[in-house]
Amino acid sequence: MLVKRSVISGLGRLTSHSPSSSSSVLRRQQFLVRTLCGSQIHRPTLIRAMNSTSEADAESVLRTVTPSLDPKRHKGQAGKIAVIGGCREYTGAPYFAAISALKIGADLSHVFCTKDAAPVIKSYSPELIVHPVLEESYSISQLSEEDQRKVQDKVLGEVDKWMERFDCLVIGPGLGRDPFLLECVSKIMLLAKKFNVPFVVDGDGLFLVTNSIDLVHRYPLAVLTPNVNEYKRLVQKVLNCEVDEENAEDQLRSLAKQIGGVTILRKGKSDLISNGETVKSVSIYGSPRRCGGQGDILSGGVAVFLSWARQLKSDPESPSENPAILGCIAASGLLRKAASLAFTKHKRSTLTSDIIECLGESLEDICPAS
Ligand SMILES: NC(=O)C1=CN([C@@H]2O[C@H](COP(=O)(O)OP(=O)(O)OC[C@H]3O[C@@H](n4cnc5c(N)ncnc54)[C@H](OP(=O)(O)O)[C@@H]3O)[C@@H](O)[C@H]2O)[C@@H](O)CC1
Ligand SMILES: Nc1ncnc2c1ncn2[C@@H]1O[C@H](COP(=O)(O)OP(=O)(O)OP(=O)(O)O)[C@@H](O)[C@H]1O
Ligand SMILES: [Mg+2]
Repeated sequence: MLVKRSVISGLGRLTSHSPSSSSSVLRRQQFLVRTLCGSQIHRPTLIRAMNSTSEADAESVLRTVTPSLDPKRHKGQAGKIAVIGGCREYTGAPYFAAISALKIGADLSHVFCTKDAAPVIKSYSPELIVHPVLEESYSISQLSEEDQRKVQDKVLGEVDKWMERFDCLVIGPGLGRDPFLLECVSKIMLLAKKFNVPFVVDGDGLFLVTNSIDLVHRYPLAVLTPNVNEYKRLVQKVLNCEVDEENAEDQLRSLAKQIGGVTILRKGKSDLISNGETVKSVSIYGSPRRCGGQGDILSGGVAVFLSWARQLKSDPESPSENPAILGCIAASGLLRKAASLAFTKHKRSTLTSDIIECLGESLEDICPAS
C-alpha cells in the first residue's frame, strides 16, 4: 500500500532532515497515520467512507500541506502562481486572486491581463509581476485575418516562455467574455496541458469551459470553482438537467465524473468538493457578508495549496491524498476562517480586502511559522 510505504520510508528519512523540515515531515506522517490507523478503520471501510460525503477536517489538511519555512529553500520553491485575467471592466478580481496567493505563502505571483488592465493592477501592488499581453476584439478588429492570427501567436508566445516555470495557473478571474480574448485563453489552456501545469478555472474561465468542455475533459490537474450561477450553467450544459439540491452530492459527483474526473469545488453555504469519486464538504463557519471577490481569494488559495499538496510524496490515486482535493479543502477552510475573523473586526463593512488582510493571521493560528 503506497501510503503506508511513504509513511515508512518517510520515517527512515527523518534523521537526515533539518529540525524544521523534520517537523513538517512528522506532521504529514502523523496525518497519514491518523487517517489510516488512528481511528482503527480498516482500508476497505476507509475507502467506503471516502465514497460517501463527509465533512473534511480542513485544519488537519492545512497543517499537512503547508510547508515549513525551511532556510534551505530558495525563492520559487514555495510556489510560482500565474493568474490569467483582468480586462477593461475587471481589475479587482485578478488582483484579489494573485495577492491572496502571495499572502498565503507563494513566492511569486504573476498576472497576464489586457494592456488596459495592466497599469491599474500594477498600481494596486508592486508585489505582483504583471504582463500586459492579452488583446480584446476592439484592438484587433481593424486587422486582416492573417494579422489577427499573428497577434494571437504573439500572445501565446508571451505566455509560452513562462509556462514551464509555473506551479499552477488561475484562469478566469476578471477575464471578461470577449470572443478574441477567450480564443487565446483556450489556447493557453492547451499549452498548460502540454506542460502538465495544473490550473484552477474560475469566473469567466468557467464561461469559456462550459461552452467548450473538451478544454478540461479528462485533465486530472484541472480544478473548477463555480459559484451558484456558474454551477447552474455547468449542470445544464453537461448533465442536461437542472440543479438538484436534494441530491447535491450525487449530482456533483456525476458532473465531475462526466467531465472525466476533473475536481469541482461547488461554492455555497457549504463548499462541496468532488473529483467524480469522493465528495467532501467544508462547512466551518465563515461570514454572513457576501461581498464580491471572495471567490477570487479562494481561487488563488486553491492554486497555492494544490501546488504544495503536489510536493507531498503521497499517492495521488488515493482520495484522501489527491492534491487537487487537498488544495480545495485547505483553501476553503482558510478562506472561511479568515472571513470569520474579518467579520468580527469589521462587521457589516467587511470587504474582500479585509479578508485578505486576515489570511496570514488565520493560517498562523493553524500552522505557526516557527
Ligand atoms: N472587483 C472585481 O473586479 C470583481 C470581478 N469579478 C469578476 O466578474 C466577472 C463575472 O463574475 P460574476 O461572479 O459576477 O459572475 P456570475 O455570478 O456568473 O454573473 C452574475 C450575473 O452577471 C451576468 N454576467 C456576468 N458577466 C457577464 C458578462 N461579461 N457579460 C454579460 N453578462 C454577464 C451573468 O449572466 P449569465 O451569464 O448568467 O447570462 C449573471 O446573471 C468574473 O470575471 C469575475 O471574476 C468578481 O470576481 C467579483 C469581483
Ligand atoms: N451562503 C454562504 N454562506 C457561507 N459562505 C458562503 C456562502 N456562499 C458562498 N460562501 C463562501 O464564499 C466563498 C466565495 O463564494 P461565492 O459564491 O461568493 O463566489 P463567487 O461568486 O465566485 O465570488 P466572486 O465575487 O469572487 O466572483 C466560498 O468559498 C464560500 O466559502
Ligand atoms: Mg467568481
